[in-house]
Amino acid sequence: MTPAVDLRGASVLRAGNVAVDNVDLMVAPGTWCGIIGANGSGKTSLLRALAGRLPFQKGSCRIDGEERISDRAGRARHFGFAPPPEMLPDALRVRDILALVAGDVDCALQSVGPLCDVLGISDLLSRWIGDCSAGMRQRVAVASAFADGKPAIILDEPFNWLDPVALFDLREELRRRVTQGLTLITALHDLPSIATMCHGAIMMADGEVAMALDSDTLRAGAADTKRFERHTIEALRSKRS
Ligand SMILES: Nc1ncnc2c1ncn2[C@@H]1O[C@H](COP(=O)(O)OP(=O)(O)OP(=O)(O)O)[C@@H](O)[C@H]1O
Repeated sequence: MTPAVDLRGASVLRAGNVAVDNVDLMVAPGTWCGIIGANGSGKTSLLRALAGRLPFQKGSCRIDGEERISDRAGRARHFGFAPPPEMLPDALRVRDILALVAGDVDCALQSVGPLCDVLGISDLLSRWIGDCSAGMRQRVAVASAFADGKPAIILDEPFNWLDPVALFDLREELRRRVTQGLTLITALHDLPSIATMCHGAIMMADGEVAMALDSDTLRAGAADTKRFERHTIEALRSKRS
């Protein structure tokens, strides 16, 4: 089957410095891929480049079989992408953000579907972004990634700032969408989440892939998350020393 994403030797520069170095990443369609790693290890830079928000400096980036390494606009069109919640403009209302993405707020709400309830979007529609809490901004950012019905979505730490109920419901709804064919790529911060939610993952360190975790490893990890966490952390520490 043609991979949804096939990244080879991909590098990204930030302010002239290498932030992502020679990364390989393969994502099968209809699966959830996790990116985890140390602070500053390049997760956000990688996701932003994949979503066309940054250029790749080199490498190959095949999306559904088509080479898109030099086609930022094509990558941006292909993926639904949540903007950093703190970057949402204060002077717009939630409905304006969704309408900007989808062209029309009703179309946006239709595409966001059951996530509207999960994220409490209906109650927020008339609220100014400037009046939203951090968790509300996160809800709007996640909803906006789904607003134009893309079959592949990139989310950078989507569970940050969410209350426990929203976090639980969002996780379950994302899982459900993946079983229905959504391709999902997310940066996540904890290993048990990666083990229990993802079908494949990479761990990044200093801009490089320190470890790739395949579906068998993650399935075993989900069966015993404490052991998985301990072993993975030990393996990462030994790579550093
Ligand atoms: N806007 C920017 N301008 C210049 N350098 C940047 C910028 N954003 C990130 N960097 C640098 O790029 C490297 C990778 O940062 P990035 O934000 O991709 O890491 P991350 O893994 O997402 O980190 P975190 O877990 O802390 O969010 C770091 O060295 C960082 O200092």
